[in-house]
Amino acid sequence: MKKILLIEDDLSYQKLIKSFLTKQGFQVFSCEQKKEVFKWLEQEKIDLVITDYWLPDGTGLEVLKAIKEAYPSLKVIFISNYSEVRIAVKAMKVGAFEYITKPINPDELLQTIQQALKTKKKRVSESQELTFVVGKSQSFQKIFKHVELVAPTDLSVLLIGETGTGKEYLARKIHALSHRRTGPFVAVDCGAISSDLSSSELFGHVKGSFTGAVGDKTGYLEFANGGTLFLDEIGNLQPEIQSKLLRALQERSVKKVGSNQEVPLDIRIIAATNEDLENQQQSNFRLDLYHRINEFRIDVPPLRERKEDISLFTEHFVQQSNAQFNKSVDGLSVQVAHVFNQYAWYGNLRELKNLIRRAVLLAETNRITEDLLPADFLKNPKVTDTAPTNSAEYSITDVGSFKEHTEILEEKLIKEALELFRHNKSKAAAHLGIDRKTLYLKMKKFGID
Ligand SMILES: Nc1ncnc2c1ncn2[C@@H]1O[C@H](COP(=O)(O)OP(=O)(O)OP(=O)(O)O)[C@@H](O)[C@H]1O
Repeated sequence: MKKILLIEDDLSYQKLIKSFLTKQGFQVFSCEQKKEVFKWLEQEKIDLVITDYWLPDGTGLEVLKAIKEAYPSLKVIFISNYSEVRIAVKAMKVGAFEYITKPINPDELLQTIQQALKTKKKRVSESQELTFVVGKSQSFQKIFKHVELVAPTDLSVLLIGETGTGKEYLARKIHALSHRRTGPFVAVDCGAISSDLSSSELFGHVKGSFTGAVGDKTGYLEFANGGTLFLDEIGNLQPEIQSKLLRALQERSVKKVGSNQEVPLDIRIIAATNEDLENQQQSNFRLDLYHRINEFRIDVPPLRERKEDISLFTEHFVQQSNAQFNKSVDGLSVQVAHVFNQYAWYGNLRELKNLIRRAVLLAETNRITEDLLPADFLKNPKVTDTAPTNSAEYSITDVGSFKEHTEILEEKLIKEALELFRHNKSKAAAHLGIDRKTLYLKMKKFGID
């Protein structure tokens, strides 16, 4: 029976989640405060932690950081309100497995838990097939061209972009298009490996080299031999590890902790970061290592700067969620498509994917309508622009029937015409080329006063 630790100070919420998960066959331990967490982790062999953000004596983010330091492979699911989605995004950077937003949907929670328990070592895997969507925005098209150009070479690639923009997916694509495609793709989350063990995790160790080294261990670098090593959040590497890594890359060989023997290395490095590594004052990153991994740089822009990609990725995530939940949702209502276009997407593709997954799960018809989005998302949509003032902001590629599109445009045109002619309906009707009666009927239909 899998053991879950639930950290939630709202007792009614805690009780609800606990009883639901117990019914699903989990053994659930719970606490309300940060200071109680480690007592449980030491006492029980916990398989998964679920933590709320606001706790009486601290935050879920602090809990997450402490857990990642002491138990790097323990999965943590982070709960937050939608209005705090930036915090949830930060939690992903610190190493949360996933975030879900309140109000919690039990099915979504269960799905996320099952996924977390299934993926043993989330960030380290052999190369695998993935459905890679090529965005249609100019910036993504350019990125993809660069990916195709650099993939067949052995150049080190540095991917720079906000969390959730698709850096790991791009890294996997580069690997898949390279001559190393049949070799391993090893993804290491440098933010999630503990500082004590990072040397041994990356370079391996020999038996007896330190207390606890009960056998020989192959490190990630050696594990990636013949393939690609993806170093995510590379800015988090300790200075001492940076030097060792630089040496290994220059010498093309690795020495295990406690050994003098050199193991030859044939790996390609792809690194990712969301910080400015060149700015040493800020990042504390070795410039020589920076130049070694930055043989080819790809900047991945945030989703809000390539809005043309939203509809394509939406379609993809809807299909993916349909397959996951056995649903047949075919897209967004025009209103939701419009909200999506305006939203700032600080969690980028990951946030879009999570939102869609939740909506598809809840959908009872074949459309994602506003009522399926978290209330906070609509209340505080983090609109990047003000409300649209012309039809150009609607894209014909937004999902929606012709009638829905037409109605939205009609409503906007009527409002604008009324404003233009200071609510003189005869003039507005004449301007729009319709008669007054039609204008009145349409105003009534759209609730225009
Ligand atoms: N090109 C793509 N095609 C299909 N899905 C994608 C693509 N890029 C990203 N995704 C989806 O978005 C999610 C986030 O992408 P990814 O993990 O690559 O982002 P990231 O920039 O590496 O994030 P982080 O910085 O937090 O590690 C993925 O799990 C995947 O579902």
